[in-house]
Amino acid sequence: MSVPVKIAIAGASGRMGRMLIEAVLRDPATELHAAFERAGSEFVGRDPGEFVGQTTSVRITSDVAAGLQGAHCLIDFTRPEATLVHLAACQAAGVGMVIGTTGFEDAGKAALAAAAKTIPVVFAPNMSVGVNVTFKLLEIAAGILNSGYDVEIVEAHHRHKVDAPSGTALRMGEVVADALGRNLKDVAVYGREGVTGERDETTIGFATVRGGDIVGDHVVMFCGTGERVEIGHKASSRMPYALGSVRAAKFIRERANGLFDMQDVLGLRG
Ligand SMILES: NC(=O)C1=CN([C@@H]2O[C@H](COP(=O)(O)OP(=O)(O)OC[C@H]3O[C@@H](n4cnc5c(N)ncnc54)[C@H](O)[C@@H]3O)[C@@H](O)[C@H]2O)C=CC1
Ligand SMILES: O=C(O)C1=N[C@H](C(=O)O)C[C@H](O)C1
Repeated sequence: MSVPVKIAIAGASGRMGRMLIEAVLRDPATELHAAFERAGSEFVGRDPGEFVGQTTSVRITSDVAAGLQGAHCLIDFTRPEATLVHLAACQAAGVGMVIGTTGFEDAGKAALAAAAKTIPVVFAPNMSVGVNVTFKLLEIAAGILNSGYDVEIVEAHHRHKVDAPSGTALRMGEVVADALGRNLKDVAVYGREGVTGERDETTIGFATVRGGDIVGDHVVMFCGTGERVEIGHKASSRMPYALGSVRAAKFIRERANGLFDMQDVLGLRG
């Protein structure tokens, strides 16, 4: 039997961190190698298995450099500023990264690309198979509905989400804009208020809903005259994000370096 993929998890007590701990512990091909939380967190020193009713020999730590020793991969769902600190530690330790954190500025994304020259990195705003298939459906739809259809993207998430629009909605915008030969940075409209004037047909609009415990809903509308096509995805659990991340961790174990996303992991590229 081959050696299990040794996975470290950053943001271990977060909504995604707990889900990842469950996914890693229940997969016989993976091993929970380390679990990280920020210094001062009430969870430092505790067994991450507690989140899923299990006992493990791992203890949550804020010492990322020490915890990465011997790991194959760090899965990070935290905040951009934390991910970039973890990225530097992974580079120093020669450990690959699976990054699900959203809300990066361009400079942060450039730092990820630079690090991927020396370590393998999977960076994707959504790790679920369903959302990644939805990206492909959007590419096909936009290529066909390329004239006479206004594109609007609506996303809804829980009350705790800190970035908007979601990383997934932005990627959906990029996929559609690319298929239409437009640059999202030039055509995106983020919310509307007051006397906005009539809609410019080249724009791609975004609307954001935040409330309760909504896990993640996305819909892209292609609004024509007398008809509307809607392509979307609704998550009712975070487990698909965790399972996709574990799949990505197995994928990067086979690679020395490079920047990948879930389209690469799932073989959907091209
Ligand atoms: N790519 C994907 O498939 C998905 C991405 N996400 C993204 O993952 C990120 C986390 O989401 P949630 O788990 O819901 O958030 P959360 O708030 O529940 O968890 C964040 C975790 O990061 C830790 N953290 C925050 N700042 C830190 C710092 N400076 N140093 C060390 N640790 C720090 C927190 O202590 C916490 O454990 C968000 O950016 C979200 O958009 C969420 C779900 C799916
Ligand atoms: O914060 C979340 O919860 C989610 N974030 C990701 C995003 O910003 O797209 C993915 C998913 O929608 C859940």
